[in-house]
Amino acid sequence: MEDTLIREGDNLDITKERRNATFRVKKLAAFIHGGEEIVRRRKEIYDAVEREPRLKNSVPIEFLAREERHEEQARRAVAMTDVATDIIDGSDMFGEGIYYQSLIMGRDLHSLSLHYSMVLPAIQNQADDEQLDEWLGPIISRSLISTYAQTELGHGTNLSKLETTATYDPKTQEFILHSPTITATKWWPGALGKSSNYAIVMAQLYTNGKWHGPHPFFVQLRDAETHMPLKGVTVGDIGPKLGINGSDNGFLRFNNFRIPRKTMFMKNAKVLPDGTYVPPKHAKLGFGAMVFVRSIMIKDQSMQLGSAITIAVRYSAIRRQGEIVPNSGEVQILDYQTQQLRLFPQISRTLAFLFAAYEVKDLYLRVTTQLQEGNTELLPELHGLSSGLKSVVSWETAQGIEQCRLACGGHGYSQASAFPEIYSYAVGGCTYEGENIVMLLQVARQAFLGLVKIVSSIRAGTAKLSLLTSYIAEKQPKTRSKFTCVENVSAEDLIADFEYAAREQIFYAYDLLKKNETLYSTPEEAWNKTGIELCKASRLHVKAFLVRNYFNYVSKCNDSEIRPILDQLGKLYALDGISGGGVWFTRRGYYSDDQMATVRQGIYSLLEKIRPNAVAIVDAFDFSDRELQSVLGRRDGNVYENLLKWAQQNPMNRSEISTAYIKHLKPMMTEGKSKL
Ligand SMILES: CCCCCCCC/C=C\CCCCCCCCC/C=C/C(=O)SCCNC(=O)CCNC(=O)[C@H](O)C(C)(C)COP(=O)(O)OP(=O)(O)OC[C@H]1O[C@@H](n2cnc3c(N)ncnc32)[C@H](O)[C@@H]1OP(=O)(O)O
Ligand SMILES: Cc1cc2nc3c(=O)[nH]c(=O)nc-3n(C[C@H](O)[C@H](O)[C@H](O)COP(=O)(O)OP(=O)(O)OC[C@H]3O[C@@H](n4cnc5c(N)ncnc54)[C@H](O)[C@@H]3O)c2cc1C
Repeated sequence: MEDTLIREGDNLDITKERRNATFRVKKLAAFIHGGEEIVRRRKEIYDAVEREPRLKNSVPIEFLAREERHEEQARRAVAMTDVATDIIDGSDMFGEGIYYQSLIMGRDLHSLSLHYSMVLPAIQNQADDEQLDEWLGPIISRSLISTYAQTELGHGTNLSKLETTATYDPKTQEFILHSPTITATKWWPGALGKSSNYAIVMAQLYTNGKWHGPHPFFVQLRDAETHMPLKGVTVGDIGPKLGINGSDNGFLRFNNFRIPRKTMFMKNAKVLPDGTYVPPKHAKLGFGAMVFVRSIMIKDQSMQLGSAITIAVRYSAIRRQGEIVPNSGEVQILDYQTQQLRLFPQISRTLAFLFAAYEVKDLYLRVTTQLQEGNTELLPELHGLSSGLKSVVSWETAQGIEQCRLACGGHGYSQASAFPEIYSYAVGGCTYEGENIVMLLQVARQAFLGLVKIVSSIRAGTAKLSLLTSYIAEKQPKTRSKFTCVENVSAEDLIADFEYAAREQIFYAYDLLKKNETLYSTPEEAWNKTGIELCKASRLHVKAFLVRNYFNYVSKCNDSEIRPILDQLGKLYALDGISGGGVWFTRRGYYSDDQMATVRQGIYSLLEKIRPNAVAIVDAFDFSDRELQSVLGRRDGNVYENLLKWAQQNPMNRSEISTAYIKHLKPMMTEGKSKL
């Protein structure tokens, strides 16, 4: 990161903001990103990317048509991976990998997205030694391109009902892959349409006449030389989408397509040559690639929200509109209290999500090490944490980005702001890797939180709780929340408030479920009738985790220059949650009306405190103009002249007269004239 972000020629308002900040941006950046060394490495990576001619992003992606965009993203992906090992530590996907990719690929996926984010981790963790020897080399050298083909036209969520079959034929020691219906067509896999010649295919395994559920297979789809689909394979692109249009998400069908026995991933489950099935140690080990993406996407989502809030805060500092005191000049829109309430909680959220991403990364790495030793103990915990965070973080990120866009008025609606790209990319995260509601229900029903199981075991006095769930067993305090005012409230008190709300809802949902079990004829029906309350319980549980984790993380900071900023943002995160959380905090009079009014006063006072540092805080997220790709969010704040330039470089302005005018409008006008 540079010594100072102030330069000659910058917008005067943004320069004043930076001069008036009460702390040094470098210090906060180091804390946020995990240390000075990491910030230094980010700068080193950034400089190396800037120096590399092949990584120059000369084409403004927003002006490209779909096929041009796909081609440009493929060019960038190849260049990015050609030089990757000279620039980054490729084994650090959560840190250097994700940053490096964002510098080059922007908010889009590409021909190699799934190859790196799902296939590589699946092969590393689910292939046996022989398969690893055969597959890892070509994956790393990129002599093949691969994707992850699981979802079908008819089923995405409910994996047990996938229709693609893999039937073992012991005579030839092959599996026969088949798509028996239209709805069995694989649909959505990234880079499947035109780029990939291999895919991990999830198919229902049948051997010796028995069904064993969905299993992964590594399948060649296209000829290595001609890239034509192999006989028995039908494949193509599914068409334009809300976002990620650089990626050729595809469809795929098999017609009795034969593949060798050793294409089934064999580290966990196995099919022996005679067709004997050997089950895995844990039934869900084959779902590991999804767990990896759910884990890594928490950081990705927080960075999307971080870039949106950087743009909105910088723009709000240079935009002057309206007066607060009549005749005293137009103010920066950042001075409006309403603008601050829209924006500053997004800063807090970005940090809360990022600190949670660090936690889930640590857990992922611990689980991977355990699994190498054949130990699956922590897998359910990772499934729960990653599923819950994935749902809450991607939802709040999408809402936060939209608030940032709205806060930028008309210019926020233009592609020049970058909000359409950021939103359409990030919001995909609410759906992929498990639809958010379904993942919340997982948290409630099956995951490590096992909320429902936990409640019954707590009441039976047999609970064995993890660090993250132990608060559920604590007795609800009979007294009120300890909150008196924002100045005096401690992190512990705020955490206790969220735990109160979560506990309250968890027990409420549990009791409702039990009641519904007496009213409906099956447990599944009762579950369905309790779904809304269960999702609320999971959401509050995850929010309690986010608040606790934020303050735990920040407690490591002893620097008197930046600690107050982190405390203000933490309090804002918590109080905004309490004020918006309403009923869960006021149940049984835990928060009184007066306390709630004081919470709101506390928020207003925090907004005032954060205001003078807002630009410097978002500067500390350390986004370069290269990453932001936003005229509104430029570091130098010179927005207006660059908006004009941006519009003028728009291909529609290449000629003064458009073909639309020549072909349609002119004849109409000419005809109109003839009727006068
Ligand atoms: C050099 C270059 C550098 C490049 C670097 C790149 C680095 C990366 C950069 C950026 C990354 C940013 C990220 C962006 C990438 C985006 C790519 C997006 C691609 C999208 C892909 C996809 O969407 S793939 C398809 C995903 N599909 C799903 O997620 C389906 C959702 N459904 C399910 O997961 C399951 O069906 C469901 C969990 C809902 C239910 O499963 P089911 O089999 O029915 O099981 P059930 O009976 O309900 O439960 C039984 C039992 O099992 C437990 N369980 C379930 N799943 C798991 C699991 N995964 N792990 C562990 N345990 C699990 C469950 O809790 C139950 O437990 P018990 O209650 O019995 O104890
Ligand atoms: C951008 C993007 C990229 C993708 N990339 C890939 C990829 O690379 N590979 C791949 O295989 N797939 C991919 N997918 C597919 C994705 O994983 C699925 O779309 C996702 O898992 C949701 O499944 P679905 O589409 O079947 O939704 P559905 O399950 O049909 O969901 C529709 C609605 O039904 C509700 N619902 C469903 N089941 C339940 C339930 N049990 N209880 C309560 N409500 C329920 C959901 O909450 C939702 O509101 C991608 C999708 C997107 C959008």
